[in-house]
Amino acid sequence: MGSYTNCRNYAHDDPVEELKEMGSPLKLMPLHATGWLNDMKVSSPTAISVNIGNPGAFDPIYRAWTKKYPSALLAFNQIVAYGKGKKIALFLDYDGTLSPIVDEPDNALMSDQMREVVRNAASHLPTAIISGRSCDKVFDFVKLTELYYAGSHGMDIMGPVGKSGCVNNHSNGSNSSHKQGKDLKIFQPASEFLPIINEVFRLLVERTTGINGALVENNKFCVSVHYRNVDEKDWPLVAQCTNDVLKAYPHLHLSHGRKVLEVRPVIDWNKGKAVEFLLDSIGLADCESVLPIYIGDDRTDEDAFKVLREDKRGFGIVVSSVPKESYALYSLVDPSEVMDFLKRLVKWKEEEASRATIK
Ligand SMILES: O=P(O)(O)OC[C@H]1O[C@H](O[C@H]2O[C@H](CO)[C@@H](O)[C@H](O)[C@H]2O)[C@H](O)[C@@H](O)[C@@H]1O
Repeated sequence: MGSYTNCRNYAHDDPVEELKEMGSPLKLMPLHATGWLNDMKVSSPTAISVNIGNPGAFDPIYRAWTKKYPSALLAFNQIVAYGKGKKIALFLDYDGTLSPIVDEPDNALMSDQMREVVRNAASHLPTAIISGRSCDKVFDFVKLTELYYAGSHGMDIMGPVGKSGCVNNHSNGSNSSHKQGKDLKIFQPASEFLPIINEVFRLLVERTTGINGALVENNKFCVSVHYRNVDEKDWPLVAQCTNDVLKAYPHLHLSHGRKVLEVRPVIDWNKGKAVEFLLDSIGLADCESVLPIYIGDDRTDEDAFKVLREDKRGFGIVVSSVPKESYALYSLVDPSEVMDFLKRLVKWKEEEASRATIK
């Protein structure tokens, strides 16, 4: 790796400093922080329309942004050059990456076409889904048994049995029988928080009942308080109710997602740690021979982008139709571009394999 980090044009030598200035997307909000509302607005920008077929019609601000975060499709040859002779490990966020953002979380279905593309990718490259949703929920959407899954922002990890290195080599690991219909190895570093999370979920449901459009989702080791369908004038009510409930729970913190407040245990664990854990557990921790690529759209994905970037072992691709600061190196506009990128990756992998056979 190494050389690609130089292709970014940061105003600061240290991108971390730049992010701090912009309002780091990685920081968990302290419970009594002022500015929750501001953060709710910042994390919910209005999408601009991007005309891919006609670069001249690009919004100039977006165009400038892609100079800093080049399109992973346009920079495809550069990306595969980094992967030449290496094993690529794929990490995919779910909402906003594999499925488009929709008003109702339960309706965030993945298309059959996307499922086939992910299945195909997983047959060539070790592939994991890393989501804020609970493992069960995200598996219900993805329905592919051959993948690794890390739900609850990486706090609920499970993977297929029988691959080299098992995900339960660590504490808190155990065997579990899951609806995938076979034994799975699981790792749940926040298992002791389960009763608190359930309690807080019930309280948040109770407290937000009167707020039109508010929705509280139980994601096993986290709770999501959605305000996408809440009138903006009532957003302060959502922030207030959440704050009131969390006051009594100093071991829970809050982070921001796309029109959602994410309530999480304060443990030092996130999507970045989950990526490191999975790489380690499945025998892919060697930076020289493995290139991890993480594709995601959310603030919580930044933890994973950051880990890959700082370790110089791989990189992130941020999915966004609006300019935003990120630890990712490349960008894609939306899930349909993610699908195109995965297809190209598979094609490249197949060609690489056939070239190796001919030699
Ligand atoms: O890590 P992810 O897989 O991206 O999950 C993050 C949250 O995604 C879901 O919420 C988001 O998508 C919904 C469906 O498109 C949308 O309605 C909502 O406004 C978004 O925030 C999911 O419902 C949450 O539980 C996840 O934490």
